Amino acid sequence: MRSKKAQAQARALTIPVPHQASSGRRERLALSLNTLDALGARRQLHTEPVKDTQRFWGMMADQLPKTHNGKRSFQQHRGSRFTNKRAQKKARKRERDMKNGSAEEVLKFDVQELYDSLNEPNDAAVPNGDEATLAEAAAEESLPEQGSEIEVEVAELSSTGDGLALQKGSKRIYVVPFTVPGDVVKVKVYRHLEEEGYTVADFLSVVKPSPARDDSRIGCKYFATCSGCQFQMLDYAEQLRLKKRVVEKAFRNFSQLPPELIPAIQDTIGSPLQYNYRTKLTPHFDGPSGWKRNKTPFSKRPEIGFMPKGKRTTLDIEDCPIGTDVVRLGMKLERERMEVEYNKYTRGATILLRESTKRIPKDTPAPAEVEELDPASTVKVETDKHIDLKTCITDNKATSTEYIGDFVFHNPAGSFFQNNNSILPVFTNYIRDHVLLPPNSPAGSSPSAETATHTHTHTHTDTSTPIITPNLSTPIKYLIDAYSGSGLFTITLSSLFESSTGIDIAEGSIAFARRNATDNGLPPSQANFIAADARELFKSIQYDPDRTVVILDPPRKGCDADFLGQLLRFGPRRVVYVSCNVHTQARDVGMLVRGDASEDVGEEEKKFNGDGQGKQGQEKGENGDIQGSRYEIESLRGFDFFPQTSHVEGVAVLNRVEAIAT
Ligand SMILES: C[S@@+](CC[C@H](N)C(=O)[O-])C[C@H]1O[C@@H](n2cnc3c(N)ncnc32)[C@H](O)[C@@H]1O
Repeated sequence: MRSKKAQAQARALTIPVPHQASSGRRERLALSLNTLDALGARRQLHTEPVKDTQRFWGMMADQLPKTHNGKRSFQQHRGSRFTNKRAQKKARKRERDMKNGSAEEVLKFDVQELYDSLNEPNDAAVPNGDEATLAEAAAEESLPEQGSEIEVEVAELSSTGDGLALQKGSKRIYVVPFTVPGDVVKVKVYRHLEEEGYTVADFLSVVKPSPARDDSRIGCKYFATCSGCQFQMLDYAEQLRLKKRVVEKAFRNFSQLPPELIPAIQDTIGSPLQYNYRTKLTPHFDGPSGWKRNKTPFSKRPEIGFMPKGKRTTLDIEDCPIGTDVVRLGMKLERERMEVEYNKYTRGATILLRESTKRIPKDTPAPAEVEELDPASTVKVETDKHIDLKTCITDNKATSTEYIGDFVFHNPAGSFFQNNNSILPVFTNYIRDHVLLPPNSPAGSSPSAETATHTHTHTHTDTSTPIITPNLSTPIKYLIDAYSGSGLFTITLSSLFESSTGIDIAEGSIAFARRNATDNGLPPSQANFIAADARELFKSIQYDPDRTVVILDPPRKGCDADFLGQLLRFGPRRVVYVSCNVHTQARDVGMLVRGDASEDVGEEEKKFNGDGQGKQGQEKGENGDIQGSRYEIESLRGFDFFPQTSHVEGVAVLNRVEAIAT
């Protein structure tokens, strides 16, 4: 009989009971880096993108099994990844669970995946298809007391940057920060999470380092206490490799696409600066104890810094080496100010530290401020062409200025702007190189080389065989910059387009986008900005979709399904999706590739017929022609905007599937 607790746990997670580990599996528990690489390799996606979409969809249609009603089912095809219905159901449940791509969701998924890989599907070992849970399986063994110190070996790295470790002879997974695969470490058991089925532990010390670890690389004395960085002990090339794997896993696990539709992930592009790169930091301090009741001010300077890992307190930090020189200087000055002004505060606050640059060309006479600059608050950076005077802004409402190559961007200091200036020229050049169709595609020439007349049609031949026939020789000449902020993409790319439109919900950012367009010499006819929710975009857009590329750069939670549905109906020729959360990006890209923005991922069968007929229930026009598009992925890769941390910025380039013929 299962206990009530075990039954509740069984309901919480559905994972086959691991039963007897084979000797092979036991070997895997003795984890070496080689073994881990092999595990990674086994899971990696090694498929080349299919260039000829017509051929691809035809091929898919041939390969897909037919359902009872004679239609070919995407889900059934997808099922070939899984050994049986139970595994399929389990995977579907996981995907459904991914809502906002939070660290908790990703960690939960990674724990389950490691658990599965250590207990390979062995149907014979699960009698009568009975299912039990990770929590239940772990409940069968006695777990160490909370607070006790144990030794564990790190088997895997979660995409959250946490090590996933095992104690010898146990199947329980311990989540241990600041560790890498192959490390044997001493940890303090913090909490057994019953429902999630894993244990959170505090890192104490390294017993035997992984070959990948070299602690002499650590550049901050607060590393392994502060929650900000995870990878300082790793070689930078290894950090980039790990981030590539994060992108791979995100698309494998959260896009709901079969491997054939996911191209091999390209290498992560590194940051020119690996320390001293953050142009914005936001240390904070908590209120005096009992501040809500007493409203009495501090009696001494509070601790100012960042959250320690796993605790809701503040770690007093006097310096953060990933900040730029002037941001670090700003941190020092703010702490000095607080030494004097602490008694003005009765509650906690976040301090803004934002770099701002005043650029002075060398071919003009140097203004007095260059001569008179105060080195106590200004950092001077000299290049061949100009002198940059850098200061640190602490007022959210002040204006910060930043240069990317020769482009200048002003921004409300407290609003969003990318935080690593050193990678921005590399990044914006990459987007510039990929925003238009590739040169070898029928329309991959520059807009000025255009000769073809636009003949975008959604032609219908018969009700069962819709054919979308765009004018393939039409070059792209319009840009939509959705979630534009203060105009980063519109402005750096505008010379490629006849007209660009940016949209952002933040009115302040749009006001600055307009100013930035003017300051960079763009007339309003070339760069237009709308302050509105992205869902309003397609109400006013007049661009021809065959000639339009859409850049998406939403916040971490990704795009909403309504907006994606509108995007599919508009059907731009190309989409470049930039994201600071590759998990929600994978979810959204999956929707674009399936041509379905409905959120109910438990109903995949209803959404897609792999026979090239479009999804069931897809909107049709008066003549029965399909009103929505779907996309194929041209390329996927990460950019390392945040070295030493586990974050990765994803860039996905997609093309509309041009013609579907059977
Ligand atoms: C990751 S930032 C990208 C900004 C810009 N592309 C850049 O790189 O500077 C996301 C932007 O989305 C905007 N945003 C958030 N929700 C939005 C919505 N529903 N509609 C339009 N914009 C939104 C935010 O104001 C923010 O500027």
